[in-house]
Order: sequence, then C-alpha cells, then structure tokens
Amino acid sequence: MPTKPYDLLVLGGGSAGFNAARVARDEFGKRVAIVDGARELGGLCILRGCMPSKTLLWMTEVLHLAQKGKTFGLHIPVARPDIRAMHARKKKIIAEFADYRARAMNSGKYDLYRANARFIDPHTVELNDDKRTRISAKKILIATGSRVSTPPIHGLADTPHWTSDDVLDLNFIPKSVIVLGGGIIAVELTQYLRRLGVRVTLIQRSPNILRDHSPEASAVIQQALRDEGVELFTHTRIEKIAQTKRGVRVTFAHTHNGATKSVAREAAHLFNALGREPNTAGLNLAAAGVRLTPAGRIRANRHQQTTTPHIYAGGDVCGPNDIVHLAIAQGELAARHAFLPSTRPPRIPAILSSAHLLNVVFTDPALATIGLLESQLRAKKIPFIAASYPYNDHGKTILMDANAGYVKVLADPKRGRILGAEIVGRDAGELIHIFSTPLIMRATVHDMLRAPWYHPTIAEIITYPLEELAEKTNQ
Ligand SMILES: Cc1cc2nc3c(=O)[nH]c(=O)nc-3n(C[C@H](O)[C@H](O)[C@H](O)COP(=O)(O)OP(=O)(O)OC[C@H]3O[C@@H](n4cnc5c(N)ncnc54)[C@H](O)[C@@H]3O)c2cc1C
Ligand SMILES: NC(=O)c1ccc[n+]([C@@H]2O[C@H](COP(=O)([O-])OP(=O)(O)OC[C@H]3O[C@@H](n4cnc5c(N)ncnc54)[C@H](O)[C@@H]3O)[C@@H](O)[C@H]2O)c1
Repeated sequence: MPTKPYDLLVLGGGSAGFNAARVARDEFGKRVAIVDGARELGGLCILRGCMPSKTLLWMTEVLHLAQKGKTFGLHIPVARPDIRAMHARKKKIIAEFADYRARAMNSGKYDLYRANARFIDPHTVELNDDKRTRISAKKILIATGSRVSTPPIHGLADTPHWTSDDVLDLNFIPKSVIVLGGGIIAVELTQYLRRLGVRVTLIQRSPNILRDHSPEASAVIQQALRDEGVELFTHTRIEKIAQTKRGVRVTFAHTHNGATKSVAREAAHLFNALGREPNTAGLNLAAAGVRLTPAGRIRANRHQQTTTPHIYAGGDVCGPNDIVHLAIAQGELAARHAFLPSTRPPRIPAILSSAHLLNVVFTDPALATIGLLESQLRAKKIPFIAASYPYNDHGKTILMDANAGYVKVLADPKRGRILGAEIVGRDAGELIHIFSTPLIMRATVHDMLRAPWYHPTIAEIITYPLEELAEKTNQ
C-alpha cells in the first residue's frame, strides 16, 4: 500500500540530505522521509571521507614530528607507526561520529527507509526492498552523493586496485603503492602512506598535481612530497596497467623538458585516485524529468531546483564542488526554498558563491585558498593587486622549522577590498579562516590591519602582505 505523500522525501542521508531533512522538520515542522541504501548510516564525510582521512593524517603528522625530534634537540629513540592501533583508534572515532548521526536519523523525527530508491514518476520512488515499497512526496531532494570513477584506461578495470575506501581502512602497512591521479585524494593519501613508510609512486596526468590550484602552490606540495621520498611523475599519459606476479605494473608516457619517454613502474598495490562521479545511475532520473549537465552532474539552479522544479538536488550529486560545508548549505537551502512561500524565497548563502569558495588540502604543508584565485581574477578581467610573504622569513614558523610555503593576499587596487587569499604552509587550513569574515563582510586590507595580531604567532605572518597592499591602496 503506498504511504500518504510526505512533505519532503530525501534520497541519501549524507551531509546534504540529512541537513535538508533537519531543516524541513525543525524549521518548518514538515513530515519527512529519508531513504538511504547504505549498510552503515553516516554518509561519505563521516564514514569514508573527511573524518577518517583527517584522523589518519593527523596521526602520521604526529609521527612525522616525532621522527624529526633531532631537529628540535629531542632524543626520541624510535617513533614508528603501530598500524593496528592507528586503525583501531580511527574506527573508534568514526564509530562515535556515525553513531551520533544514526541516532539523529533514528530519533523518530523522520521516517527512515534503509533501501535504494528509483523514480517511478516525478512524485514517486520505488525502493529495492522486499516489498518494493513505493513512497510519494510533494517535494523531493536528491542527495545521493558520488562514487569512485574508473576511467577507461587500458587494463585498469581488470587489475585489482584500491580506492580511497580501501586505503582509509588499511590495517597493515603495504610495501609499495602506485597512486594514479594527483587530485586532493591522491595527494593527501600519498603523504599518509609515505609517512607510514610505504614506497609510493604518484602518476599525475597534468603538468602539476592539484591542477585546480596555482602552479606556485602545487609546486610547494610537490617539493614537500618529493623531499619525503615520494616518486612523483607529472605530465604523463597512462598507456597500460597490468597485473604481475608480485602486484601491478603501470606503463605511461612521461614528458619532461620537452621530451616524452615511455616509463614503467611496479608496486605491490595500485590505488585509483582518478576522481569521483555523481551517484545517479539507478535513480531512473528520466522518469522524473531530471536532467544532467554535460559533466554528468544533476543540473540545479541557484535554489538547488532541478529541471523538475519540485525536485531539488544537493551535495556531490550536483556539485560543482565536492566539499562538505557546501553540501550542507545546499541541502539547507533546498529545504528552505521548498517550504518558504514563493513570494519570500530564501536568501542564497554567500558561501555558495564561487567568489567565496573555501578549499583546503590537508597535506603538510597544507594548501588553502579562499575567494577568487589569481587565474580566475585574470580570466574575469577583475583588476587586482597581490602581495605575498614566505614562511621562511617569519619568526614563529622559523622556530617551528615550518619553512615551506607562503601567504598571498589578493585585493582590489582602489580600496584594498579583500578578493582572495592563498596560504601554503603549516596550519594553512586553520589560518585561511582569518579571511572568511573579511571576505564576506567586504572588508579591506586596512580594516584587517586595525585588528590586533598577537606576537609571536603564525597568523601574524598575514600582516606583512596586508601592509604591502595597504601601502599600494588609497584609504
Ligand atoms: C577520501 C575523501 C576525503 C574527503 N575529505 C574532505 C574534507 O576533508 N573536507 C571536505 O569538505 N570534503 C571532503 N571530502 C568530500 C566530502 O566527503 C563530500 O563532498 C560530502 O561528504 C558529500 O556529501 P553528500 O551529502 O553529497 O553525499 P554522501 O555523504 O555521499 O551521501 C549520499 C548518501 O546517499 C546514499 N545513496 C546513494 N544512492 C542512493 C539511492 N539510489 N537511494 C538511496 N540512497 C542512496 C548513500 O548511501 C549515501 O549515504 C572527502 C571525500 C573523500 C572521498
Ligand atoms: N580536503 C578536502 O576538502 C577534500 C579531500 C578529499 C576529497 N575532496 C573532494 O573529493 C573530490 C574528489 O577528489 P579526487 O581527488 O578523487 O578527484 P579530482 O578530480 O580532484 O582528482 C582526480 C585527479 O586524477 C587525475 N586524472 C584523471 N584522469 C587521469 C588519467 N587518465 N591519467 C592520469 N591522471 C588522471 C586528474 O588530473 C586529477 O588530478 C574532490 O573534488 C574534492 O573536492 C576534498
């Protein structure tokens, strides 16, 4: 028997879906159903994304610092990973986070269906449970997330390989790993593996790793990885992947100084970090009239409405950036748009604008950006001035032996309004937040310099480029 239509049906109970459900229920008192087909509740960020990766990266950062003890005049005879203990600690922490989310989802505020859904028509889905349950709703949010993509590279599909799920769940230290790709996942987990003592080879297609960032920023991370012993190839084209007796062999064309050579590398394991794709297969979107962008994401407007206006999309399934605070904001916005009167639509959160994009790569040194990058300002023909300052000329970072990196600030040339910032170096992911409020409040470099800056802190380094820009702009 079909149930009475819900006010909101949420497909996928991750960051976007859960927060849409919460807003619909708590702010609007609506009747909400959540459908999620995963074995465990919690979503990607908690179970296999942000939280496990950052737990493990933090543990290897502590290990790395301990191994550098001599630099700081410390005698630490042995510092080595106990992977079973690390794995157990990660599992415990993640279980607590997941349990908290599962309790919220099972609190009785929502009807929770543990199955996968596919559309029957624009208001109805059918579940893949025993009863083929049908659920209908006035409004629907698609928040089914993303999955690892396996590009059509010769031999990849037929060769056993790991995804980030497997790397995050290792309870042994592999001897050697070839990492395919040079995006955030590849780079963060390469450093994790290397610091465990694994022999790592990273193979990236574009001329730099982290291709969406500036070449200057990615060069710092590239150098840091090489200094730690990662064999890193950029500007490559993978030709063939094959299983061998002892693991895997990857053959690729490598371009260096204008010459291209064929290179082969072998390792015990292969890690596919070639990107993720939206989870839309199986949803039967055609039955709902929901269309995709050429990149395969669900097409959504500024209020997260799809091409069928009562159906919304949020999170990785629509993008454009796979970042958790954006998934949450999109889910919340969708729920508010669905239930506020059409005469009083919700304000679009400023953080969803590309001019306020915040991005962190949790390597050490870390890479963090906010606002528009230099390349974007140039492409948009927005006038700007820039100033930067290196970590190796700042008291606090020198005493911490955190010399790699720099802070760069971008501002408008007239008033000095902050347009963006790029920080590469220790704690960049924390420091970048110093620019969040000024950016949203349209503050200037002069405003920021009126604030107090404690000495000696890493944060204080930001005053140097601010002062340079202040001198260049009229107050
Ligand atoms: C290794 C890794 C590290 C990351 N680190 C960071 C980080 O540090 N910071 C950051 O901001 N972002 C990070 N991300 C990205 C971040 O995790 C995602 O952007 C975010 O979790 C996406 O949330 P979502 O709600 O769109 O999807 P998800 O959380 O994936 O939720 C989708 C849900 O939909 C369910 N589902 C799928 N299909 C169906 C169906 N047909 N019917 C019903 N349910 C379905 C799934 O079971 C899942 O629970 C990381 C990602 C990875 C992989
Ligand atoms: N710290 C964070 O916020 C964080 C951490 C991890 C993941 N994420 C999110 O997860 C998403 C997915 O990350 P990802 O790293 O899997 O994807 P990605 O798309 O960022 O990176 C994939 C990489 O693989 C390379 N590549 C693709 N095809 C190739 C080929 N045939 N040969 C060689 N290289 C090839 C690409 O050039 C790219 O560098 C990201 O968009 C990111 O926003 C965020």
